[in-house]
Amino acid sequence: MTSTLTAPTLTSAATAVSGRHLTKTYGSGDAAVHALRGVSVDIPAAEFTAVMGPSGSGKSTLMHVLAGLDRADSGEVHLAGRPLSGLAEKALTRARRDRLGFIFQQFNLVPTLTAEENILLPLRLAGRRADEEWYDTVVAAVGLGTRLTHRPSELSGGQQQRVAVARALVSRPAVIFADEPTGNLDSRAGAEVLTLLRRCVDEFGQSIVMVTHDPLGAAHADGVVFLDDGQIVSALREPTADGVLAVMRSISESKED
Ligand SMILES: Nc1ncnc2c1ncn2[C@@H]1O[C@H](COP(=O)(O)OP(=O)(O)OP(=O)(O)O)[C@@H](O)[C@H]1O
Repeated sequence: MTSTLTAPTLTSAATAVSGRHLTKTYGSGDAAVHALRGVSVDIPAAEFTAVMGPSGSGKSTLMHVLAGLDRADSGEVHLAGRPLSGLAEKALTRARRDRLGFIFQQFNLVPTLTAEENILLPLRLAGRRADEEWYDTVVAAVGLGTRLTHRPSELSGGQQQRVAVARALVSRPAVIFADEPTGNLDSRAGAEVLTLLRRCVDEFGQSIVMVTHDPLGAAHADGVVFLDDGQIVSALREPTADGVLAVMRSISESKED
């Protein structure tokens, strides 16, 4: 069964990325898994949005579909008002490269390149030059200072993730998608990365979407959407860790009924 459940509107602000009636099924027949069952969501521009939900609820699938890393079976995605779904593969790759930034749990830095080279790599691949003033601003924001000439193996996990944040920021993307960005960090380094993401929104007006399992992490966001079984089941504005925990608890209790 595919039902459509429209997300509660998180805010009246402009929309960075929107999904409408998104469905995605893996496998077929008895083995079919309905990862998205008609998800509609508006991710506000210049805000920090967290996506939460139990394991297997569809968070990564939704993020991948909104980011053009994967295609929905049906439904539409618009990025800054322009259609993303329906683009041919080449145009989709270009849109991802030019208009989106990514931060991954495992950092995904190129081990043979220095921090600076990693930060500038997406621009180089796109044949674009870095705006020097913006590059300096980004590097100052992530606080890597003298570490820019170091390779990833010479950096702590927290420092590597700050390189990844700088790499995502430097092209001024319409949206940065962060998939469990603190999942591989200790709590102190994780908190530093969350504070940095918060600053990117507050100081640079960057739009950020973050998938997380961590209520403390989600509490850094302006809004949280909750997925369960491929549908959006709740949303919070100005979340607290306790508020997020309460929603997560009610989702798991509803399964026990
Ligand atoms: N490539 C795939 N092939 C088959 N099933 C998949 C595939 N990717 C995801 N799924 C299934 O789709 C559902 C949603 O997966 P998804 O990874 O989006 O959930 P999630 O909320 O991100 O989970 P987690 O919190 O554990 O990372 C799950 O039941 C998962 O097993």
